Amino acid sequence: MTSSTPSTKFRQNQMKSIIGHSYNKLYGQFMAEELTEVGNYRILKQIGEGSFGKVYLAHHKPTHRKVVLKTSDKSDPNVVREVFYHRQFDYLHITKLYEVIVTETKVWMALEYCPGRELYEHLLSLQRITLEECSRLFAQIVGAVYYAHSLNCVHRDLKLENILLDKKGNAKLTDFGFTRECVSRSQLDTICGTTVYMAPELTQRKSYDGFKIDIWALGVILYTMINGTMPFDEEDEAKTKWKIVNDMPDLDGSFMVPEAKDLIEQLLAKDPNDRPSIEKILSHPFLQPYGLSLMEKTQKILRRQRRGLTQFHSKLERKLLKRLKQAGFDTQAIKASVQKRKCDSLSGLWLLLVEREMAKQKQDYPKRSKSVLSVRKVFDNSSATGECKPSSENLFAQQLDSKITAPLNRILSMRSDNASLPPPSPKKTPCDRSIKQQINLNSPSQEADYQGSGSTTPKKNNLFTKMSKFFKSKRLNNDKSGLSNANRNSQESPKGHGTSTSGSIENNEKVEKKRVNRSESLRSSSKNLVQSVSDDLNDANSKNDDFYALDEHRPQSESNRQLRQLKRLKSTTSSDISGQTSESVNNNLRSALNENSKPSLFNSTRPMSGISQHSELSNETFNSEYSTDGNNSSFKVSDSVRTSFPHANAGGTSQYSSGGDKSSIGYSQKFSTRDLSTMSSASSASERSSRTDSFYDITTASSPMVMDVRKINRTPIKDSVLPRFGAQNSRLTKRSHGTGRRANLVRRMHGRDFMKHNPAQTQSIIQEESSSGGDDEKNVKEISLADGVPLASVEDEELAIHTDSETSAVISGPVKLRVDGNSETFAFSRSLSEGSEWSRNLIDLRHNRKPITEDDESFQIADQEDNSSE
Ligand SMILES: Nc1ncnc2c1ncn2[C@@H]1O[C@H](COP(=O)(O)OP(=O)(O)OP(=O)(O)O)[C@@H](O)[C@H]1O
Repeated sequence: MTSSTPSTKFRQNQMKSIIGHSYNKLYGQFMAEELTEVGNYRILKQIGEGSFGKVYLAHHKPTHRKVVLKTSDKSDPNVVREVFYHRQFDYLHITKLYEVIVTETKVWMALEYCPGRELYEHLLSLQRITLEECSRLFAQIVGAVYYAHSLNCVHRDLKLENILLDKKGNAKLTDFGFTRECVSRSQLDTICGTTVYMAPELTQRKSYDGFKIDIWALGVILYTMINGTMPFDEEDEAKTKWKIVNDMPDLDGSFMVPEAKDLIEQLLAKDPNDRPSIEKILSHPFLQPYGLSLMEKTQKILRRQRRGLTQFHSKLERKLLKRLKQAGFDTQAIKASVQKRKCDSLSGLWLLLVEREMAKQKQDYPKRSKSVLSVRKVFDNSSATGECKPSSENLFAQQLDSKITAPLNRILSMRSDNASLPPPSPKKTPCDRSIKQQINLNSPSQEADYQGSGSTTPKKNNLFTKMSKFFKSKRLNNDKSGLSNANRNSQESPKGHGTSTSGSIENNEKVEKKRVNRSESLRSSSKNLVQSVSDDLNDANSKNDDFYALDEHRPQSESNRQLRQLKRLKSTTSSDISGQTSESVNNNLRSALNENSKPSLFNSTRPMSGISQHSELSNETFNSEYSTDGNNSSFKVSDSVRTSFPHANAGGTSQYSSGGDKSSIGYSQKFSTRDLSTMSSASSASERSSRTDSFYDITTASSPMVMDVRKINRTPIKDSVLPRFGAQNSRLTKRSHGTGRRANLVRRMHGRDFMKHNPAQTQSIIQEESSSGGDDEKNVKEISLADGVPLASVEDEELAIHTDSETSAVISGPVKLRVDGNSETFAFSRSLSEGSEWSRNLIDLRHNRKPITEDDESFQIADQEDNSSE
């Protein structure tokens, strides 16, 4: 029998406390309401809120990349549509969809993180975007639309809120909740979008060409970007619609330039047939040089994607595959997953790994790719774009042309020293003059450089002189050393040929030494050369930037006016398309307009997009069917971010209502900037056609339980088997967004103090014009052609349904979901990696090692590493 000494007792107590602590921690994890991890992602914080769920910044644990996790309630019929289309898109100006995780009640989309916020917010903060930035960003947006249209998909919800900015300030199109393919039907009936962005044919509830309504929305976007106000935005929704159909916006604002005016006029043509093709838009002078180069790039991307050359072909990808294979990964499974765009954890891992490797590569070779390649590109483009248009006398043409030509002229002027190049034309264009004037303004010393474009005198700072000098001197050195070697050889060979080994060793050493010296000098000179090239380019760019900064100067009072108008834009909303005919709308509006033809400054509420079904969207329509979320959902990320909105009464401030029992002003303020989007349905006939049009049949992720939530309007009946959208009770089929867009609006308005202006105008629409009731089947077939994959197979295998990654253990009982007629078992879980901590602590204790605590440095370092994903 062993006597227990105080020290062993102490140790035993210590062990007990460690076990107790670990046990409690695990228990806490089991019971916690907030979810900290989903699949391979660790949730960092909430960054936004959509109509049907929240948006979080998260961290992909295997690759340490930051992503956005967008949650959607499964009851959102658009979530399937969104995933279905979004995963087809792989384009530089469309947010990437890496992975989709489906849990009991939610769909989690892992998306590319765009830290630069919405273009809408960007515009709001700047009041107005410079013409140069407008041209660049708008070309990128059109590029994204061009890509989607080339895949026969129309977006149908193009608006500033659905364009995000990445960390480099590039535009990324997002939110494909209303997207559909247009191969099968050239004319669509579903009325969708946000009123202020709607084309006349939509507001008039006519059948429409999906491509053409996107073009119209582009016109609205461009107008707003340039002017800081929306083209059609009246206090009264009906007035807005009337104006869309009958009026032309003011295109003679102080910020407008003829090129932009011309493009907007074309885009906002009332007759859809008069609107330009997307190629024509990209070729428009206002978008140059960005438009044409993006069109070329996009066509190249499309060609490669059609030939299946985009994945696993680059050196980097092949290397990565090899490494993964060596590490024991099933690379065939990864390939299959990526190629089929399954959006499961394997493709998520692959896409993020490739991104990480590419980022690493860029970090490793930033100079080389920047300086050498950009110089080359400038020269390549120079012949095409380098000349100023003598005829362009307007401000914008001068700005754009000079933007292109300023650095080019400078470089070309350097180039002109080379005899091999043709001398530039001595004739001075207005553009030349303007550049010179600007350069005088910025830096008097630059004048000489620009004069040099027509002169033959070599400049000191000349890039080409430097380059040619450099190569000349190298050639001379080589010649000399070659000559001396030859001489030496010729001198040495007679006497030493094959005889003096020591001499030849000596010679070899000398030659080697020389070679080393030469390569060293070569390295240092090329370093200098690259440095001077990049200095030159930076110089030219900074001068150019100064030049464009001049455009920014304008009276403060004007800026304020713009800001106020833009705020109005933010608060303006579309209301529903009621059952009125376009004729009656017009009649009513004519009189309304006569009464009050001046639009008020603070108009109404914020524009929203939506799908609505045919009949009126009454206040009732938006009673929240989803307000039960808090009760049903197994997922709550945090109490602090729990959905909570001011309850709206029927005739009161908002047509949206939430559960009503939760309210949090603090939260409202925090996320007051959330965008809005709505969807509503009413009539069963239109619902049927909408079901097909909206891909509602692809409800792989929906359980019957969810359908019932919709049917019984807040009270779920679990054993109902009524299909989604199949209910004949119009009231039941009305969709609302009490916890989503409508409530967001309330919150947003609240935060911005916009509520008082016109809080009742809050709806926006997709409204289904009921086509024939028997359309469903036909539409389903048509839809199945969307990406060349039969619908059945899409349902069977392509939607990624996985509840947890390999790295996590399952802790809850399995949940049955009905997937396309088959029952499949799923489970959701949390990572339990921390659960084994106690055993490690015990081992440490047994071996007299210091137990690791969370305060330990090692933990902190690991955490830091985890957080520095990019
Ligand atoms: N990829 C992303 N990167 C950064 N922020 C994002 C990203 N996606 C969404 N967000 C943020 O979350 C907000 C809501 O996202 P989003 O608009 O896509 O949701 P939604 O449900 O489609 O909303 P709605 O339909 O009402 O427009 C955005 O306004 C944006 O601030």
